[in-house]
Amino acid sequence: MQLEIQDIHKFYGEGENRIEVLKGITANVEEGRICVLLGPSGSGKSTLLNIIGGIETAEQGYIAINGEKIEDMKEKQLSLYRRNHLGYVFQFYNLIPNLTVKENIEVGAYLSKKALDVDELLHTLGLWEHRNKVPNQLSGGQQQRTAIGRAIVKNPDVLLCDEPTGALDYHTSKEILQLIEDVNKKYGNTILIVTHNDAIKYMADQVITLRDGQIRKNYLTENKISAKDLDW
Ligand SMILES: Nc1ncnc2c1ncn2[C@@H]1O[C@H](COP(=O)(O)OP(=O)(O)OP(=O)(O)O)[C@@H](O)[C@H]1O
Repeated sequence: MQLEIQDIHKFYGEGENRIEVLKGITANVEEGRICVLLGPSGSGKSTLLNIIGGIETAEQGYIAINGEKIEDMKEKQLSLYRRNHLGYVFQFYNLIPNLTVKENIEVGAYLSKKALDVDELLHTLGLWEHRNKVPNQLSGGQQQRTAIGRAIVKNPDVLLCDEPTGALDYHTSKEILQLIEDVNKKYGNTILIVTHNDAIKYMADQVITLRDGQIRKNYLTENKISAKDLDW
């Protein structure tokens, strides 16, 4: 699975207030890579992730997974594309409050043809003993583990993570990054992580830096380190 981002332009607002927030973004991410997307606030990181995720549309350019272009898709195909190819992890978890950990993860498996075994995944996530709790009985890190479980259970080709550690303390952030790394090793999903935290680039295979809606740098790392050895 290859993710192709081709000449993406995105505008917000109307008339005089119309601004171009993505000004021709082109990049490729090869299968199985961890790619970190960095850049200052307002540089367009989340917008790009949402366009890759089929949540927002671009005025120009296209996203393709294995040569299949999102811009050509009608609403029904788009929801199939999201269902078959994508998992999403957000900063604030977005779990369903009255469902247990296990049920929240099962929601992610719903309708998937290649879902992972939920019990095995609960063990991988370190959530087995918490499986019958509801989200407000969990710590932030446990809630984010659950959210990762919900995104990964359908074994998506691409896992999109928008500030996955943004609401977590240092140690919990490192645990979550290790989990993302473990998932990448175990299941081989391509992973895109949007973050403000510059240190996270050291665990990446590829780093893309945005500034003011344009790519400033796009490079493959040579000596990536394990998430457990990150420091900031
Ligand atoms: N729905 C919207 N309507 C109008 N402008 C928007 C909208 N969403 C984002 N923007 C603008 O687009 C630009 C890029 O926003 P985006 O959220 O993609 O940046 P970001 O790099 O993810 O920032 P942050 O790190 O603060 O989350 C910003 O100038 C923002 O104000």
